[in-house]
Amino acid sequence: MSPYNVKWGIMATGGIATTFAKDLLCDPSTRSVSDVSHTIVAAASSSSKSRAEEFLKDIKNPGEAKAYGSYHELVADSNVDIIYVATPHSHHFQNAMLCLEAGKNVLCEKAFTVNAEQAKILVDTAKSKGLFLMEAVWTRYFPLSIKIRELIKDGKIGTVKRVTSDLSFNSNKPDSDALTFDDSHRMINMDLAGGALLDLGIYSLTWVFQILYLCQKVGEREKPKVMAAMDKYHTGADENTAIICHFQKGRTIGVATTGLRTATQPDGENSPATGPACRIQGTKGEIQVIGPLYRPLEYRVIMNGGKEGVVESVKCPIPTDPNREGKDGKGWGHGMFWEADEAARCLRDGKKQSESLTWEESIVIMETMDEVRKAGDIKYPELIETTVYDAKSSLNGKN
Ligand SMILES: NC(=O)C1=CN([C@@H]2O[C@H](COP(=O)(O)OP(=O)(O)OC[C@H]3O[C@@H](n4cnc5c(N)ncnc54)[C@H](OP(=O)(O)O)[C@@H]3O)[C@@H](O)[C@H]2O)C=CC1
Ligand SMILES: O=C1OC[C@@H](O)[C@H](O)[C@H]1O
Repeated sequence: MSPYNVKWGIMATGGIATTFAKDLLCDPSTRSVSDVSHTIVAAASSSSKSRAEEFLKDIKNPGEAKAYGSYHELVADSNVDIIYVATPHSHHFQNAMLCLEAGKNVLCEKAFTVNAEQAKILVDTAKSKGLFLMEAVWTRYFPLSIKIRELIKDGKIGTVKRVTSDLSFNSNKPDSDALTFDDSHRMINMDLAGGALLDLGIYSLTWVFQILYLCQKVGEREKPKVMAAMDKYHTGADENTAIICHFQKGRTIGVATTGLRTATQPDGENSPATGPACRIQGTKGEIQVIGPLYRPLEYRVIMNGGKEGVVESVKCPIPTDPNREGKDGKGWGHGMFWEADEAARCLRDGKKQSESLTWEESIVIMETMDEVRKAGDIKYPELIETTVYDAKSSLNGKN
């Protein structure tokens, strides 16, 4: 049987659009996938057609693909099955609505939207139009995440009582109170919904939620009570944030932290020297995830007692395609192809949402982040908090 092929359109040409597109172009057999495949048939830049052409050249797209100088032209392309939205958080609601209103399926980068109300509108629109919609939290589709969820459901570490998770970067400018980012950078710019919470905290929350929420029984999932504290940078964006998610009925607690002032792993990514970035603590033992939490490559299972020295360390490297150009001559593979495979399988099977990150869960996570921002008194400008869709919004670029 030939694989089910999905024709992708890429909206925006920045950093993650490039990484994701390169992953789409990896041969699926290099990650032992044979049932789905991907083709990039179009890319759009809000700045110019030539930027979109340059993007297609940079990613070394092997086939014919259309280059568009506006997002409006991309959503009107009848050859596109699904659009990957890779703009800043501030733009997701308007951009994803533009796609859905044009009848396109959507994979939208994290954070899904700026607030929960916007997420609900996206979901209602996808539902009413019969379209597929998914928040692109790639980590959920890593074999490592799937395996850990299986271990939890199988009761390997008993009843989970606590999850702690951190994704923080030390972005301090040396000998200064400032951060390394320019004030206009999307990480700290309020006009682009900057701040640690929406950019990095979403991963800390992902670990809390994929264990304490997703692993609950379907149909009976309990939302957490949320408590939080935030410190702000001079731009108004959060720079140091702590969240407690209390699942009262389930008697479990998640503690998610994120920030731009201290590093989860001061000694470097994927280094176990500073300990795990996530601890999943159960009555019989614990599972530790070595960071960074957005792209973890190793986990450990440590059972109570230690008598038998039960420490199982499992490495989960990301497969690479030797025929695609990577940084170190070993080929390319970042790990974003697994979420693309999930989207393709959903399209093939007529599913409108992913079971590993349902619409409901994306909304509950956005509600959680709304609560956190309320506690920290963080509000973004009306242009990006609005729940009114406007095809002509400046966030959708030129017509
Ligand atoms: N899954 C992951 O691992 C990662 C996810 N992300 C997520 O991806 C999204 C984009 O991040 P990233 O690629 O790093 O950002 P970049 O700044 O590198 O790219 C964003 C792109 O969005 C388009 N854009 C449209 N309007 C604006 C605007 N006003 N300001 C800036 N860019 C604009 C531009 O493309 P054009 O001009 O072509 O329209 C720009 O290149 C965010 O939601 C972020 O959270 C980011 C990094 C990693
Ligand atoms: O999603 C992300 O993961 C990696 C980080 O470096 C980046 O800021 C963030 O957007």
